[in-house]
Amino acid sequence: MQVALVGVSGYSGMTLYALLKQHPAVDQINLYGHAGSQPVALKTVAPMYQKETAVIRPFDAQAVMAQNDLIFFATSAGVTSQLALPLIAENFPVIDLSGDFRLSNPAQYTKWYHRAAAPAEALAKASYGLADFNPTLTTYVANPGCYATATLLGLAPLVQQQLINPNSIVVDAKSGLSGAGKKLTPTSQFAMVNDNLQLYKVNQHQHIPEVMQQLKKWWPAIPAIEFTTTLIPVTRGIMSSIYVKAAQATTTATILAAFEQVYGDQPFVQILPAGEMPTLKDVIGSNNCAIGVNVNPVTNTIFVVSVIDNLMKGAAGQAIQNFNAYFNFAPTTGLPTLPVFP
Ligand SMILES: NC(=O)C1=CN([C@@H]2O[C@H](COP(=O)(O)OP(=O)(O)OC[C@H]3O[C@@H](n4cnc5c(N)ncnc54)[C@H](OP(=O)(O)O)[C@@H]3O)[C@@H](O)[C@H]2O)C=CC1
Ligand SMILES: CC(=O)N[C@@H](CCC(=O)OP(=O)(O)O)C(=O)O
Repeated sequence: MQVALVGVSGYSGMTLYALLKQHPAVDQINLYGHAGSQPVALKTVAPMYQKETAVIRPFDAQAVMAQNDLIFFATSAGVTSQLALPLIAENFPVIDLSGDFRLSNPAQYTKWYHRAAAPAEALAKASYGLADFNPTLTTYVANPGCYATATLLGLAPLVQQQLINPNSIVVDAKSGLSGAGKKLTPTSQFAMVNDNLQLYKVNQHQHIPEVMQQLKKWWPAIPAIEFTTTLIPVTRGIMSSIYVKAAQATTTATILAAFEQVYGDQPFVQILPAGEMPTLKDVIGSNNCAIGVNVNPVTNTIFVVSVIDNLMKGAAGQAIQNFNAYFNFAPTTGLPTLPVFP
């Protein structure tokens, strides 16, 4: 099988390239860059790939469709809403790591991403690929966002089984710097990131509507969530700390049983035993999500901690999971289920 990849010079594109290289069903990876650009050797934009002979060619929708079975876009927001339209028109298979096709309502995209949305008829063809819930995939798969993935996996059993007060969800999520991509900004300079914590996009994060869209599908009674994001001084990793009020008095054992019921058969979701809480290093380098649960009977609060590697489960790893599901390969094909530890 031949697959196309746009955005190999970015952080999630590089991660995806490495995963595709060792995927047993992938015979060739064809790389594409900016439309109208000159072909360039991969090793010149990514010096760690000196032994790779691949060349990044200018994006051309017709060439992509002629040469490949599927295309991955690991491109910045606003790119696929432009570049993918000819592929969508031909129902050519796409897995899009960006947020451009995750929100089904174009007005919501414009509001939260501060740019024009893809045309409504193109958006209508996309499916939201929250891979651990085995969604029905269309030819256009919108790969979920990193914070949204960690948060939704941490909330799903509580929401699906209506174990909580729907008006009480508070999420305190933290991310390593690679979540922001390779571009340098004033807040991503070493002196700002090192020895520091930075809250950002308070009540304005683009993953708020993405999480809400899915939560409402599971339980329409969820009115809103409190959701904050903090940049922490690590390279990879997301920790989503979730606080919710229990619908009725409960125990850690009862809530853990609900999580086991949902995730027991899922190869990538690890529910830790009572008394254990996950660390980022439990998942870094793997496609796993690790979840810890604790119930405080004094405050009637259920506390859930969900951790992922933002470039794996939060981006490239989940994209491969969706690729496997789309072509009916075994779920773990080409994906690491053990972290790089320590
Ligand atoms: N980093 C993460 O943890 C996660 C990222 N995502 C999403 O995945 C996407 C990629 O993120 P990330 O890897 O961090 O971003 P980077 O900024 O690191 O990389 C962006 C890539 O997109 C390419 N690109 C930008 N514009 C175009 C264009 N018009 N045509 C072709 N290629 C283009 C860039 O190429 P060039 O350098 O040549 O411009 C670069 O290769 C984003 O939409 C992001 O929101 C989703 C989940 C997690
Ligand atoms: C640390 C950091 O800056 N992380 C990014 C996550 C990027 C992402 O996943 O955004 P999309 O929805 O565009 O895919 C952020 O918070 O915006």
